[in-house]
Amino acid sequence: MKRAILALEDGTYFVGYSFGAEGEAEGEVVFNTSMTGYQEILTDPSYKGQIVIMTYTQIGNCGVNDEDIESEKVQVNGFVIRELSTFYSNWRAKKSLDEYLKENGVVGIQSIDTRALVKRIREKGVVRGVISTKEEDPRKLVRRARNIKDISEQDLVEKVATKEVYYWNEGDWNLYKGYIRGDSEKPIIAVVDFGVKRNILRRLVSEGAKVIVLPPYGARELIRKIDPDAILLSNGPGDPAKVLDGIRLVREFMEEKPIMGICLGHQIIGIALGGKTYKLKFGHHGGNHPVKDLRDGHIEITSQNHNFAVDPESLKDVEITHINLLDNTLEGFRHKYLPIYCVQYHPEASPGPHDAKNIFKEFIQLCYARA
Ligand SMILES: NC(=O)CC[C@H](N)C(=O)O
Repeated sequence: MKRAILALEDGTYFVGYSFGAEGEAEGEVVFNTSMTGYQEILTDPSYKGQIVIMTYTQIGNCGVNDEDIESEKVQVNGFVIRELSTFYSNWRAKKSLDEYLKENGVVGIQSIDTRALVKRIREKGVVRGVISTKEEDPRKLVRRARNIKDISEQDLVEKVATKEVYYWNEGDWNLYKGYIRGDSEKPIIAVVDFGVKRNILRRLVSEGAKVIVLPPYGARELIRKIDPDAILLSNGPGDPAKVLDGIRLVREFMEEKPIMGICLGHQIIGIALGGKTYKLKFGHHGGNHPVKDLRDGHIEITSQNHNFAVDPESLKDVEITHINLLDNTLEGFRHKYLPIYCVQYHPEASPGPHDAKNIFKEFIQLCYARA
């Protein structure tokens, strides 16, 4: 096995073994606490610009299949794990995780003390890091990590968003039939793609929407032309304050159409309404975040993946609908007078619990209520 090094900007480094592609990867290092779902995590475009550590100790045991994908390719910059399973077994598996990362040209490192690494990030906060299978001198890699462009200085949405307009008709996955097709004509939901996870599109189709996906650049003109019943702003990578097209779009349509936002979409809505975003110490990335719905007090266990958050104190004319019970951060709000509705967590799950999936139904009902 080939040696690999992960070096962090704070001077710490870990020596392990390479898996997946050989070479180098740079990025903001974040940890994900989900026990399952590595394929969905790898293909989530919101991770563009980031190296992901899995806290669960053995990864790769169910291989990689053709269905559990959230976009067309692996999106993480690099992947860090404790132990790669030596074999895989699942009725849907087509290949190993190692082969999948090699095919996608993504560098992985294994056999390092992920617990020590994660404890460090929890104490110090987000760090930049480099994985290399080429450079033997960790000090050089530490210096390189210090020079990586901050996530807030990069245009990551541009790297993952669609350039084309397309219709989407794949719905939820069924154990016996695979992905179900949708054939609804109404309501039409325009999804502005900042790096959309496919399960958001699938959930909308399964709740009976006709889904059209738009590139973020030029989406305003397209929405004028298509005249959809509602707009959904997707998740996506990087700093929401950089997504000026999205912020302008909300301001232009907020008095005209129902708008829903998920994760980056929620943050963009917050900024468009005059609010402020800030960076969390080490973010929320996992499948066990308890969120309280303040409207009726019930609690949902949610899937999450974000480093930025909206400051609730900075918002006016909104009702706070959801909060995170682990750290009291804002998880969702709706506008008091306009049909604007957004959540920071991932109601589409994938991976993670499906407790919050009915939010898509509520959104579609909102479209009909206005029709
Ligand atoms: N999943 C997302 O949409 C992430 C939003 C944003 N990039 C963040 O890190 O907070």
